[in-house]
Amino acid sequence: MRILKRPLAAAFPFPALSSLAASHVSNVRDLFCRRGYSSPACKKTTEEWLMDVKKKPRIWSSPVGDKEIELVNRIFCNRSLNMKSIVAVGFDMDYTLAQYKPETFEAMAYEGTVKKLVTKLGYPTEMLNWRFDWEYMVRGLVLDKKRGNILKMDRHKYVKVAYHGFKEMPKEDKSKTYGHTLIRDAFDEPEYALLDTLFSLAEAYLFAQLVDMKDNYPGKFTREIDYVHMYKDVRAAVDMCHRDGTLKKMVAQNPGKYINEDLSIVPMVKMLRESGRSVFLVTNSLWDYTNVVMNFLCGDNILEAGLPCKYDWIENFDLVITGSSKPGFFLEENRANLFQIDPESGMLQNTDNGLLIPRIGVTLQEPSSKELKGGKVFQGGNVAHLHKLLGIASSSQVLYVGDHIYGDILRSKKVLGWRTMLVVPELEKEVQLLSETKRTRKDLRNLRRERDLIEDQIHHLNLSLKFQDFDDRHNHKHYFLLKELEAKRDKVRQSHQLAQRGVHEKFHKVWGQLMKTGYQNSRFAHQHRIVS
Ligand SMILES: Nc1nc2c(ncn2[C@@H]2O[C@H](COP(=O)(O)O)[C@@H](O)[C@H]2O)c(=O)[nH]1
Ligand SMILES: [Mg+2]
Repeated sequence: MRILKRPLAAAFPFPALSSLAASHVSNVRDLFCRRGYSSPACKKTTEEWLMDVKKKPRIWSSPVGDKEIELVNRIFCNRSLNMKSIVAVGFDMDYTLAQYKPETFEAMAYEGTVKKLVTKLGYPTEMLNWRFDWEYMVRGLVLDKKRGNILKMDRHKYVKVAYHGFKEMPKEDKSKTYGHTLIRDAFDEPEYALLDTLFSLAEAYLFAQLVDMKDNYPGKFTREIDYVHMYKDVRAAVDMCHRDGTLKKMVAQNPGKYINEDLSIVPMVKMLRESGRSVFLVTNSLWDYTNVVMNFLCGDNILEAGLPCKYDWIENFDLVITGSSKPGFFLEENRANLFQIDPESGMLQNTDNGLLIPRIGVTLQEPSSKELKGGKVFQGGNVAHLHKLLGIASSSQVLYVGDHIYGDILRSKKVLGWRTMLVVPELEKEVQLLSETKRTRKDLRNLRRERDLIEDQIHHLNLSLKFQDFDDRHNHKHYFLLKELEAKRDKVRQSHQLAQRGVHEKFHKVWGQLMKTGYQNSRFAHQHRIVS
């Protein structure tokens, strides 16, 4: 499934209101209680909510009139999900709610990484003049750290496209290196690195540039260094850019330069809450940065130096967990402490399962509305804390939307049983091109069928020649026919290959269609199919 940078809310399906389940209404009542309403107020507010919900037209839940939802705005499902059973909807932040602009954000990560490699790790200074092509690398590729290769494989892990640095590997080299292993290589860490997040596109590009430099100008390096160490250095430098504020400071100064504005987030979150569901945020980003990004996306408050910070955006959420350390967060046995954050000072306070532990000598007052607001923002903890704070009885009542197949989806779904939704912004272009190339792809299928048919005929003819006792005249005729068919097959095969390459190049000049490798589903598509 995927969500676009703009109409995130476009196709959230809601149950028909006439069929609002009693359990759903009771969940809503519980939610109002947790929001601090007294018992009679809870009952009254729930009744009002029910009346209101019945009156309101449901925006986004279905197309207006007979107008279809545009192809690029649709949500795709690998399995069905009955929204009636969902009581809480959670969001990851980075590359989920916040769609970064790779041309500025990833370019900044690239430049920061190069600077660190040159100034801290002694890499050649001329790297400072290198340029980053943010469209070159795509998710789903695999880096072979030892050999300096970048691979695209199909769902069976057959390597179909292979580059050494930026040089396409000749077919023979590719098959010699990856083609003949009986027990298929796992192509996993630590020998390989998977480009499974948009954050890793810059480092992959830099790795390819370094491979090229090492091959062509080995003398440029002041020390003997292999591809594995190059990758390690690049990874460490990228990591440092994320940790030391290189990137976050710049985003905080001008979020609009690095993040796509998305005016549909607030209405979507409001709609979800009005439908009685809790809405939460679980992000690996820490509080200060989360506040910058969420203010940009959900408030009209860009945090300018010297101006007081605003925290209105928090009111759109029932719970905010920052610094969550996903995927570890999803393990119930994870014993990470849950700290409450004071939004204004950013100070962490100890909690006992989310309930503030007063410091010695401090008596806790009845929470004021301000404190209630503050009491929704936490750091760390684990999924059990989240379930408790939101009153979730069963994991299957949670829908979580994220962008990272391993960080956000795999454990939350497989181990925990949350329902999951994966944001794949690349699909916007992919489905558009699929629709534009419909005819060519049909021609391609016909060519493939024609090729298969000829191959069948060749096969039968070969069998006849081998096992049937023909006279010389017949043998000669069959032999002649065989040669004719083989020539025809080669021609069709070549046309098919050319046409297939042509279609793939429309998607991406080097790596082709994201969800396919040749005729098969790509490994990326396959992973999505299994887990999202
Ligand atoms: N230390 C590192 N942090 C990284 C790296 N790549 C991304 N990130 C940071 O992770 C969070 C993602 O947050 P989420 O909302 O998607 O959970 C964000 O703060 C990134 O800056 C890395 O290589 N090293
Ligand atoms: Mg993310």
